[in-house]
Amino acid sequence: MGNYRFIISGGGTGGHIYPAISIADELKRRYPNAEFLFVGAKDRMEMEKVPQAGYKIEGLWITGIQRKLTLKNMMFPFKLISSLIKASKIVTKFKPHAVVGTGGFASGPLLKVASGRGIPCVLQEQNSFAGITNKLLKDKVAKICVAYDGMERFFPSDKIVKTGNPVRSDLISINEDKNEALRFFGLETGRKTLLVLGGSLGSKRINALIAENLEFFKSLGLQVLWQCGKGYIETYKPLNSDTVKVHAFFNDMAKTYAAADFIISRSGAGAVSELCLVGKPTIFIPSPVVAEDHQTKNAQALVAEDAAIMIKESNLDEDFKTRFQSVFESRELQENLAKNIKALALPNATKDICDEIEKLLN
Ligand SMILES: CC(=O)N[C@H]1[C@@H](OP(=O)(O)OP(=O)(O)OC[C@H]2O[C@@H](n3ccc(=O)[nH]c3=O)[C@H](O)[C@@H]2O)O[C@H](CO)[C@@H](O)[C@@H]1O
Repeated sequence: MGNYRFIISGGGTGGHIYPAISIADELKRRYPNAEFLFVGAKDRMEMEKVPQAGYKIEGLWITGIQRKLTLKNMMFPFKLISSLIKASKIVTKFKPHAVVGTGGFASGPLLKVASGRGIPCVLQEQNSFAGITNKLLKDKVAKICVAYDGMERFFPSDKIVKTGNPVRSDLISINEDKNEALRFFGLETGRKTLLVLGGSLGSKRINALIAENLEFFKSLGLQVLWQCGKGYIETYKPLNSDTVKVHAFFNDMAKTYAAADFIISRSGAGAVSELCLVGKPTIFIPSPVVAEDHQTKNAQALVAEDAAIMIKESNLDEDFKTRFQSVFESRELQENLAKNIKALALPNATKDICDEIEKLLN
């Protein structure tokens, strides 16, 4: 029993990939004999991260469509046809019992083909503003697992289930020892540590802010553990020192979170869900260039509960130092932020999503 075959499709950024891996891990826990196949987009980060997590992946030749008339855009119809053909071959060969889409362009052709053949499909939408691929698929799927209220604006209400966002199981309750984590990163155990996260691809503006403020952090006695993003590592690597550790990307987020006393982060949906579980004083700097400004909304939801601080990019020059210092200097504020953010965690999201998938198997 339980020899199920699952296709999980999503990617482009970590925000779509890690939920996909979490769901696969939980399904594997429930059905140890199940087979899994991931389908992502060629050349995107899932082609590296999914095999690292121990799963097979196939890549489709697909990108998003842009508003401008560019060569890339003119190629779109060809990419779409090629992806539909490849998705069709994949589904025919693998014969999945269920398909899960976590957003990102590759999940479009794959779920369109699978749903067209009557295979039960589930979508997982991480944000408070639905992504374009999930909106296109909404009528074809059986269930849509969401993390925010009010998603009836985008999806049929009878298909919506509010589960929260999947978080990798090692981040649900972090067991890493703080001092060991600090030593792992080459940092001092007696010193307070600021963790900087720029989202899965890194953030140009946050990197510039941190580089500008290294002296300021030093004056506060802080050491800095800094994820700058794969595309920025050559620029910021020279800033490495005894008290500043620059990384392109952290593969072990449990250790990374364990090392931190203070966190500065983008407010992508995944980062927010994880930081609620982590429960440490956090300053969000939302990306202003995402659809419907959804990172600001993600962060605002926490600010409204006194669970985090948010500084908009446009106010960084003026406000950053004073607002950072106000958190740094007040033990009471730190304790309140930590307590309030933790209260917003939804640790059962992955289980609840897998319950929905299970219902469709029977
Ligand atoms: C610029 C952009 O389009 N951002 C979107 C993208 O964010 P992004 O791809 O940054 O994703 P999230 O913030 O949702 O999640 C980031 C994930 O990457 C992991 N991580 C991050 C840094 C690191 O060094 N190591 C590591 O493993 C985090 O632990 C987390 O699991 O998808 C999110 C979810 O759809 C959206 O809300 C964001 O608006």
